Formats: sequence, structure tokens, C-alpha cells
Amino acid sequence: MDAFKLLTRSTKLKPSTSTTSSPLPSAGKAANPQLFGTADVQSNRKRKRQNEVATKQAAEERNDEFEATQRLLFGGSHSTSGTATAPAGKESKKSKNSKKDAPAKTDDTQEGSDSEHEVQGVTMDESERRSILKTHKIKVVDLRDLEEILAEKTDDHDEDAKTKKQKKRKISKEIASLSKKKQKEARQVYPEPLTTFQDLRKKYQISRKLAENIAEQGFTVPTEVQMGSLPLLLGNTSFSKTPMRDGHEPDLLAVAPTGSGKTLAFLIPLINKTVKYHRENFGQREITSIVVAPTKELVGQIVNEGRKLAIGTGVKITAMRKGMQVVAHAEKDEEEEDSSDSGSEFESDQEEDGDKSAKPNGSKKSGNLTKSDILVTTPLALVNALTVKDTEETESLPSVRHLVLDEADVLLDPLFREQTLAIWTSCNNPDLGISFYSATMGSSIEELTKSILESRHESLNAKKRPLLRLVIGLKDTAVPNIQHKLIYAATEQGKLLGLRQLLHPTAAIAPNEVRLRPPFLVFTQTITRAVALHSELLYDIPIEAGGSSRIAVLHSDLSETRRSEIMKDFRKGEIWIIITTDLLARGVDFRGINGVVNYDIPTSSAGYVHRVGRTGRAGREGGVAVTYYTKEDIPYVKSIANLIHASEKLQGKEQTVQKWLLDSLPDLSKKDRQDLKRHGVKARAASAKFKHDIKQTGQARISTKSGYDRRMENKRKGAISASRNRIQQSSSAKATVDSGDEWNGLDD
Ligand SMILES: Nc1ncnc2c1ncn2[C@@H]1O[C@H](COP(=O)(O)OP(=O)(O)OP(=O)(O)O)[C@@H](O)[C@H]1O
Repeated sequence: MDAFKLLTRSTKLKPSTSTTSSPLPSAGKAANPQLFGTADVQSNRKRKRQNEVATKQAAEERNDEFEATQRLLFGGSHSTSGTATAPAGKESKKSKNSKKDAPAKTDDTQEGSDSEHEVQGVTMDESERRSILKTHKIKVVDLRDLEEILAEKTDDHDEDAKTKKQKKRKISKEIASLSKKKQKEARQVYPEPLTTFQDLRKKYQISRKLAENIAEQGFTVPTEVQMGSLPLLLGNTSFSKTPMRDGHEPDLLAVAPTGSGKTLAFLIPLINKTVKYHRENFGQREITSIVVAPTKELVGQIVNEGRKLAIGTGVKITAMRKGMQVVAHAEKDEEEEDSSDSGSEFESDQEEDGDKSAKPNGSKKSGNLTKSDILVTTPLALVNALTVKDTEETESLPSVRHLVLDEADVLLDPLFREQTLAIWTSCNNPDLGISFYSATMGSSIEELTKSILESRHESLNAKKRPLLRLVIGLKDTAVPNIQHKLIYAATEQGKLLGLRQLLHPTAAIAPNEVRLRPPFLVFTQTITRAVALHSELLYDIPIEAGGSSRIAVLHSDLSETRRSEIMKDFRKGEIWIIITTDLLARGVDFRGINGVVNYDIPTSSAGYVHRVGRTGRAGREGGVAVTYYTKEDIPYVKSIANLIHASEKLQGKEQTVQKWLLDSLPDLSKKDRQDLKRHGVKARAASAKFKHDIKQTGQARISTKSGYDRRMENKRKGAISASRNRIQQSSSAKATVDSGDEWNGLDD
């Protein structure tokens, strides 16, 4: 059903060139999920492939000649196998032949693949790696001290203390002589990018089942963050000129645009490592990986995504729930274990996944321990589970070897920092690897990470891994494939009018104006305002289009069940518009959202990046981000205007934020910036602190009517709509079927 047609009061609207010519995100998945340089790289790859084929043919011809000569000289057959310099083409033929004779490999417990032998050795040279990384705007930097990086590049085997000291001095001298630019260059690393998902099996020997699941999900081309990070986290450590010592995989800070596939980028390595762990430890199951995310919605989503990838691998992924036990307690009995594990909507899925093979760790006291490999949690849920009631101490999780912080900047923000750091500390295995993912990451996060890694190294004698930063595109910018609209609405009433105009355009729109088709999200600053806006718009959707059931409000005061019902109905296409707070600003992936409305401005530029990033996911074009601002917002809007300006400049698009506006908007002091982040725009904050201001300005109110009038009016409209609904139920169902342009919800 075309929701927009039904919302439009005038049926005589002229189609807008700006929207009809480009496909909408809700139309389906993009042909290519990559954001940068696709055409260049494909032609590079094609050229490379052509070169490879030509070289291979030439080598085969040369080799045939060589073999013929050998036969003439020595008689009989002569094999080139075993010689290190044997031409690649011949090697490849041989492995193909041996493949025919080998017994069929069917299960995950068998290492490697036949085809891996075909590609081993066919790695990219540095210039090719650099060129692909550059075209895809993938930048990897080693964040360790330069001394450490340079020392590693110099081989120091069998050195005595004296020469070590000399070397240190030499390196310090060398660094002092380097210009800033050269020092920067020395930090750059050029890992081999993953150009196709098939290479995961061929080059990195990932689990066969996992590789099949990736293909089954329809993922064919890796996104940039996957291209850059998967090789680093799947054990190919030879990314710098010198291979990493001890084959350590790095700790990773990954900054990549919203909707660019970061979830898959961390789930694939985690699942693969768990498969390996099961293989090496006879199916023993214990929590070896933890993923921390800031909201329950995001936790549920990561678990779902992970479970689809883990089908048939024996890897169990669990969402942390209240009452779950994650560390062993001898005194609890098995009965409790069953009751705490049952009732989960996820548990039954897992059974269907065929995950019945692995047994809990029998050697340890199991109690009602959660039987899981990868635990996905919000910070508070896990900290609560780890806190010993009597002593308030936090228990440790020595089995955990991999910790992932999704939306890391918010997890390390003062809001969650204490809890996140408590989890990090409780993961006291010296081998722990940690990775951070977000679309935005301040430099303070890097500093904090470095100092914690350093102190862990000292206190736990933890392995020193390299800390790499992977950045895709321009750091801390909005996803490049969406259209931004910053609209001055002057007053609260102006915003309401503007939003209604977006919902029901009554006149033809100019080519550069936006038209927003459902499904979309509307963000407000507070729960109170979200609820008020919802009540204001509840009856704006015509009954023929489904009426009030099409619009919902979602915030953290609702029960968990209600929250997940709304999410589900939105995905199914039954709800078209969600009015929400920043609860849905991060991580949540409704793939085909057509737009985002910032009814209230976000309270930081990072907030803007994340909110608008709910559209334009996985390379989808046509997403729109509308931001209203009033005169109260003027002191705060510059950073958003700058961000939009930078994004449009980067895309080479027409600038919609005029220079005169950028120049005239005031800058915000650091203190005001922090204040805004904590409390939002004072005039519409709900906290007691600002009650006085609110009373004075009346800005926190959305409706122009009193609460009583509004309720009475809604009751009356509700009664009318319910009776109309009954009458129209059958005809409306027919209309849905009849509509040629049907919208069937979002991909899951
Ligand atoms: N290689 C791929 N090809 C096509 N689609 C992909 C690929 N990788 C991920 N996706 C899809 O892209 C969407 C966005 O992925 P994901 O939620 O991981 O983004 P993200 O980078 O974590 O975004 P955010 O910063 O908003 O959390 C998902 O629907 C996911 O299934």
C-alpha cells in the first residue's frame, strides 16, 4: 500500500522531481551496500583479474614448454610440484585435481577448504592494498607510541640488553628527526582489504557453516568497515610491513558511518572464534565473548542478527536478562537453572537452530549458570548480575576473551562509563581482546582506552596488543547518502505546522523541497514531549489509511513488552510513524526507513549523526533528514548546520545551509555544549531544574490547547474513528490488496 497516497489529502499533487526520480529506502535493498569508490575499485579489480588471468596463462604456457623440454631431456613425466617457484597456475590445477580425490568435507569441524590452496599466496601487494583502501576511504592507524611501533619494525631477536638500549636510543633519535607528516605516515598501516565474502572461507578459513549463513542472508559485497576490520580480526595479522609479533590480533577502535554494517563486522569474528574454541575444547560452552550495547532494543537486534549467522554452528548467543546468572555459584540447583532459562523468546529460536550439541562446562561448578557463548547485554543488566549483594563487589569473568563495545562512545560517556568500565575490569583474562564500534568517537575515548590498556598490562600482566583505529570516510560525519533539510520554524506552533505539512502535503512541492513518505521516525527531546506530540497527531492519519494505529510513541517509560511490540509492528509495516526520544537514536536498524524528523534538535552533533543515520542504511539512497529549529534553538544549532554543510560539500551537492547562516549562528562554549548534552534545550527540558523557565516560556508544551480539551477531543475522535473503522474494515483490506504500490513492512 502506498502510505503516502493515503496520507495526501489532495489527489492532484504534481509529482516532485526530487523524490520520484530517486528510489526510496523502503523500496528495497541497495544493489551495493558500499558507500565509497565502488566504480573505481571494480574497474581496478577487473583490470587486476585480467592481468592475473594473462599472467596465469603465460605461466602455464611457459610451464608446459618447461615440462615438454624436461620430458625430452629425461624421458617420462616430470612434476613441478614441491618446487617453491612453481607457477601459480600449475599449483592451482593440482589442487583442483586433488580435490576430486579427497573425501567430501561436510562439517564445520574440518579445517580450511580445498579452494583455500588456490588463493594462498595470491595476496595483494602493498600498492594494490593502498589503492583499494584509499578508494574506499578506509584508514587504519596504529595508536601505540611511535617508539613501540618502530621498535617492532626492527627485528630484535637474540639481542642483549646493551644493544636493546642502543636501539632504543637510535629509535628516539630517528623519531626526533622525523617531521610531523612523516611521523603520521609511520603510524599508517595497510591491511589487506576483504574484497569479497568468499575470501572469508578461502583466505581466513572461517567456519563453513558461518560462510554459508553469510551467503544465505544475501550478503555478497562487504561494506567498507567489513573490508577493513574482518581481515584484522580473523587472524591475519600481517597487515603492517612486519607481521605483528606473536601473531597478536589487535584491539580495534572502528569508526564507520551509521548503517554501514558494523554489527556483522564484529559478529563474524566472534562466531568464528567460538566455533574454533568449541573445536579445540571438545564443545565446552562458557561465556567467551561479551557484546555491550546501550539499549535493550539494540541488544535484541544484535542477538537476532547473530543468531541468523550462527545457525547450525553450535554457537549460542544470548541476550542478558534479569535473573540470569553469568558466574558460577555452587549453592544454586539445577531446577532454578531451568526456570531462569525458560520463557525467553530467543531460547526457542536457538533450539530451532539445532544448537543442542554443546554441553556446559562440566569441570566447573555450574549452578544455574547461563549456557551461552556470546552474551549480549546493556551495561547495567550485566553489572547488576555481577554485583554481589552483600559486599557490593563485582565478580570477575575470567572465561571472557573478547569484549565488544557497540556504540562505544556512549558507553564510555559519563552516562554509562562507570558500568562499562566495571564490565571491562571484571573481564580479567590477560588474553582479553577488545574492540569498539561507533559512527562517532571523540579523541577522549582513544586516550581513555590507551590508559586502561596500559594499566591492565601492568596489573594483569595482560598481553600487549596493538591498538588500531579504523576510520571509514570522514570521522564523525553523517552518512553520505541522505538528503538534509534544516528548517527554521520560529515557534513550537511553526514546527507542528511543518510536521503536519510533511504528513499531508496539500500543494505541489517545489523541486528542492522535501516530501517525506512513511515509514519514518520523529525524535523529540523528552518523553513528555514525545507523548504530547503523539497525542496531537494521533488522529491526523485518515481512517482509510489505518487511522491512529499507524502512529505510535516509543520511550523508556513503556514496558519492555510494549516496546518490543511497537518495534515488531513497525517492522511489519503496521505502524508507519514512531515518535520517540533518543532511545532509538543509536544502532537500531529499521532497514527501509524513508526519513527522520528531528522535531526537537539533537543535543550534540554526534546525536545528529546517529539520529539521521536511521535512514540511508546499507547504501540505500533517497533517505531524508528534516530538522526543525525555533528561535530558542538558535544558540545551539551551529554544530548541526556545520555538519550538514560538511556532508553536502563531501557529496558535491548543492549547499542547502547558506554561508551567511553559518557565519551568523553563534558558537557554543564548551560548558554550554556540555550543558546542552546533559539537559537539552532548557526551554523544553522536563527536569525540575528548568520548570521555572518552562512556565515562563510555555515552550515544553506542544499542543496549543489545554490538556483537558485535548483529551476530550481525542476521546470524541477515537469514538468516531472506532465506529468508522468497523464499517471500513473490509473495504480497507480490499484497498490494500488492490493497491499496486504496496508497502509490506521493513526487511528483517
Ligand atoms: N555486506 C552487507 N551487504 C548488505 N547489507 C549489509 C551488509 N552488512 C550489513 N548489512 C545490513 O546493513 C544494515 C545496517 O547494518 P548495521 O546495523 O550493522 O549498521 P551499523 O554500522 O551498526 O549502524 P549504526 O551505526 O546505526 O549502529 C543491516 O540491515 C545489515 O543487515
